[in-house]
Amino acid sequence: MLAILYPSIKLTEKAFRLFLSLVNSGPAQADTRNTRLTHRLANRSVMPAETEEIPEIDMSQQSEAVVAEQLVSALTTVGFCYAVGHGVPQETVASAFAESAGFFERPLSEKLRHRRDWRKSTCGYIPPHWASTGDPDEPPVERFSLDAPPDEKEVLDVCHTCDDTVWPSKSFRKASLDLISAAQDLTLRLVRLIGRGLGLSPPDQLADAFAGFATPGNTSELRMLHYPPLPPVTDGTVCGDRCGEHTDYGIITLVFCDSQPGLQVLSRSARYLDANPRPGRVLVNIGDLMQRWTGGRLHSARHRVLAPTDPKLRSQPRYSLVYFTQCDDEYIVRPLLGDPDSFPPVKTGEHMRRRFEETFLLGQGIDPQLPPL
Ligand SMILES: O=C(O)CCC(=O)C(=O)O
Ligand SMILES: [Fe+2]
Repeated sequence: MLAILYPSIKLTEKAFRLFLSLVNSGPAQADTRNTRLTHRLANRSVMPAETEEIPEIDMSQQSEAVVAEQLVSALTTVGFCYAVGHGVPQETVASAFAESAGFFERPLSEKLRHRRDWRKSTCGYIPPHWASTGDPDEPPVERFSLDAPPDEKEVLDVCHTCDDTVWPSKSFRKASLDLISAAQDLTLRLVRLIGRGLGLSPPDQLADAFAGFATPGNTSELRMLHYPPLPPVTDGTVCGDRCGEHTDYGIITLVFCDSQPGLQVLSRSARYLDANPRPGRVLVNIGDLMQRWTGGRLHSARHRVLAPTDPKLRSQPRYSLVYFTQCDDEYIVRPLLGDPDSFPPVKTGEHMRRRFEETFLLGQGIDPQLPPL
C-alpha cells in the first residue's frame, strides 16, 4: 500500500514499520507537570478572556471573515490553535515523516556528515546531547536554559537554499521541499487572514514582509525532529524535557506531529495545556517577532515537549515536523498596532542571529548574558 501511495520512497523495513506506527498509533495520555513554572509573566499587560484549551479552527467550512476572527481570537488568547481543512495534503506530510524516520535511523557517524555549522548556517543536523564532542568551535547542541538538562532530541533543519551537503538523499530533498512549499502556502493564507482579522489596512502587509521566503535572505525553515526512546525512570534518574520550555523566534510556526503526547503550551493564567495531536491537524503558533509586530496583541506562548514518565511511552520515539516562518533578514519589525513604543524596532536578521547564538551557547554550557534587543 505504501508503495502505491508513495512510490518514490525507498525505506528499510525498520523505517517502514516506524512510519506505520506513527500513522496508526492512537493518542495517549500526557503526564502533566504544572509545578515547574520558570516563566516570566510580568510584561503581559494585555489579558483578554482566557481560553483554557487550544481551539480547533476549520479553514474549509466557514467564510474567510469567520476564520479570520477565530484565528485572531485564538492567537490573542492562547497563542496556539489547531488548523484543520488547511489544504496541506496528508500524503505530503506522510512522505516527509517517512523520510525523516529513515534519516534518523541511520548511524550517528553518517548523520554527522550533514552537521549544522551554527555560525555559518541555519541548516543541518544537530545531534543528541550525549553525542557532544565538546569542541568549543562547534557548539553541538541547542539548549533553552542552564537550569535544566539539555533536550533529549536530534534535529535536521532544511530549507530551499541549503547546501547540497545538508541533504541526505534526493528523495529526502523532494519530500522536504514539497512540504515546505505546502507549509509556505498555508502560512501565507494564515497571515493574510490574521491581517484581515486584526483590521490591518491593507491586510496583506504582514505577508509582504517575507516575500523572500525561498531566498538566502530569509531564514524560514523546516525542522525535522526526532525524540528518541528513553530508558525507564529509576530512582535518581534526572528527567530532562524532550524540548525545553521556550518561545519561537519568528512570525508563525506550523507543527505537524505524530500521535505521541508531550507538547504543552503555557496559558496566560500559567497553566500547561496539553496539545492533542491528531492526523490532519496542524498546530499553528505565534512567534516573538509576530508578538512585537502586533504590539503584543498576538501572543507568543511558552511551550515545551515533556518526556513521559510512563515506561511504555518512554520506550516510544516521538517525531515532529516544524515549519518556522521569519521575515526577510533586512526587514525591520516594529509595532503596527497599539503603542508604537511598546517594542523597539528590530531587524529580523539581527534578532535571529541573537536567538541562535543564545541557544547554541547555552548548549555549550555558557550563559550568554546577552542584553535584550
Ligand atoms: O516537537 C514539537 O512538537 C514542538 C517543537 C518545538 O516547539 C520547536 O522546535 O520549536
Ligand atoms: Fe517551539
